[in-house]
Amino acid sequence: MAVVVIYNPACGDRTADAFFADHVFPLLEANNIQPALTVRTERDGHAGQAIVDFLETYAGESLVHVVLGSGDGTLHEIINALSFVTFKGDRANTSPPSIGFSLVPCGTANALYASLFPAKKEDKIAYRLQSLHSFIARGPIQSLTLSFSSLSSPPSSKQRRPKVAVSAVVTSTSLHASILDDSEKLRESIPGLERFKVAAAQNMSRWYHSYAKLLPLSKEGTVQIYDPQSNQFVTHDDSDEDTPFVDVYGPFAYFLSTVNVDRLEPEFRITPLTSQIPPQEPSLDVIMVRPERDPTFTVDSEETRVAFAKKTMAVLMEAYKDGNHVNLRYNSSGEVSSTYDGPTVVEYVRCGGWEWMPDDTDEKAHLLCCDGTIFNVQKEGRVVCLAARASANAGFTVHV
Ligand SMILES: Nc1ncnc2c1ncn2[C@@H]1O[C@H](COP(=O)(O)OP(=O)(O)OP(=O)(O)O)[C@@H](O)[C@H]1O
Repeated sequence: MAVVVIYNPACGDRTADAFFADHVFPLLEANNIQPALTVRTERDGHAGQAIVDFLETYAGESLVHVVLGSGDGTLHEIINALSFVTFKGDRANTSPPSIGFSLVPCGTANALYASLFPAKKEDKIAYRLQSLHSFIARGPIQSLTLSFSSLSSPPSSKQRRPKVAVSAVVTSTSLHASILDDSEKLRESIPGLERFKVAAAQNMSRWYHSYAKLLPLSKEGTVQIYDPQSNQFVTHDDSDEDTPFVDVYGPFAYFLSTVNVDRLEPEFRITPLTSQIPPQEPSLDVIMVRPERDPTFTVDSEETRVAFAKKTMAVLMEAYKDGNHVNLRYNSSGEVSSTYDGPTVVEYVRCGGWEWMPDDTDEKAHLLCCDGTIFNVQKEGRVVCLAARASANAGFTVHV
């Protein structure tokens, strides 16, 4: 097996250089692990290109392990580069080999790492070396489920093939996509997690006009929805074996799906059921907030949106309390609390995929976020997002 070390000196608080010099390289050396390649990334896209070039050069390698010092974005780049690569040379016409990762969290949010290693450790260095220690000790691995988003152009356009983006963490529209879009512009001035809060405040009272369709789980055959009363997933009222698809009409305040993670930051457990009720097949955990579910909703106006922003904010704040937002419900006055028994504020769905068809006139509803990378859905276009996991001996695994 070839070991490749890739680290991004610009991610997070820019400590990857020091952490690799002080801890990662000495640990590899102490265990006689000699990397076949070491890459200190220099720009966007470098990590993905470096691993593709490596695989083309060493065509015989059928098993490659990457020690990756970064956040979720660099992992996303590698996965996307390998998902669509057309190899040249001796590897031409072959698929990428199975790639294993030891993750060394150096990014801002490190959602995947924080989800795989949720337990806090007093020793911050030891906390960051757990995946690498698991690799050294030939510990357990976890296969990554991927979420494939196809962005289709309108039927009238002559463009033939949809653009496809792969996520290993999050695929979102609405508030989360707007936050990520704005927070990237704040990266220089606010390097830490604080920039997500600033961007959230800028977008909290916006609603997004779109129509969504939820696609069934392939084994289960239906769309599942979380029922806080019984604390389990149940078949969605609008889904059965004959008509499993669920139509969902906006406006939306929030629409996000995750794979592999129950949190997007160490404390922000937006899809907590991923770990509490682990999925039995490749699937997406979807969180939706639709203001019209509020029993006091009457009309969409600027005033209503500003008032509803407090409820969206309550959802996000409860997500920081160990994912308690999934239990929030309305009372007849439209107040929200986990002690009320009205409609749930959040719709928490487990499904095989979803489609998103934004309203032409709503520009912000056309934003799509795949692991932090922002895309614009074309006018009259749509997104289809599907969960999939590679079969054995292919795809991506992480040491846990
Ligand atoms: N030398 C470099 N200079 C500037 N940007 C770089 C460099 N090397 C890589 N990048 C880019 O840095 C971006 C951010 O990396 P990454 O997403 O891993 O960290 P992060 O955003 O801080 O963490 P997270 O995604 O966990 O919030 C990536 O898009 C990557 O392409």
